[in-house]
Amino acid sequence: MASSFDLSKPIAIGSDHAGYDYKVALVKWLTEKGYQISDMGVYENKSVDYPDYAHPVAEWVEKGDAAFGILLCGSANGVCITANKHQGIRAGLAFQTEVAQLIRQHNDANIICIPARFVALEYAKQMVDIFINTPFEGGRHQTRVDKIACN
Ligand SMILES: O=C(CO)[C@H](O)[C@H](O)[C@H](O)COP(=O)(O)O
Repeated sequence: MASSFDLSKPIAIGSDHAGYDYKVALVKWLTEKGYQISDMGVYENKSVDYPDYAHPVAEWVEKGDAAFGILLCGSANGVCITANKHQGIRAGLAFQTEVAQLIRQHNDANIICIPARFVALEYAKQMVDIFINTPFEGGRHQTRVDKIACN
């Protein structure tokens, strides 16, 4: 199935130290599959603050400079909470393949947040693959998505 994302644009990806190893592996894997990637750091495995990496990814997606975003931290909550502060962002926390599918089908998520300390790398890859290839269902879900914004 063709992705509903505009893959002529890069995928924006970022992580803190807890997601660093998975980010490196996902960048390599996605690049080998032919996707363009904008890696927004962190660029080495040192202790950092997740908002410093989640905000740039969210800004790129929000501005339309990236097709969608991938964020990783230990539990995925820090990056997810941060990204969802941006008006144009619907970041979903994916911890099962079915949830990776649902955040696209029901929530039209434009960032997938992955808990690197709680899922295996191969499982993370499966979730990203599903996220890329699952369309938003619209209909009653569009009505609900339209009600998310609070100002
Ligand atoms: O922000 C988080 C939790 O919401 C992430 O899981 C971080 O990666 C985690 O807090 C980092 O913890 P550390 O003890 O500083 O490695």
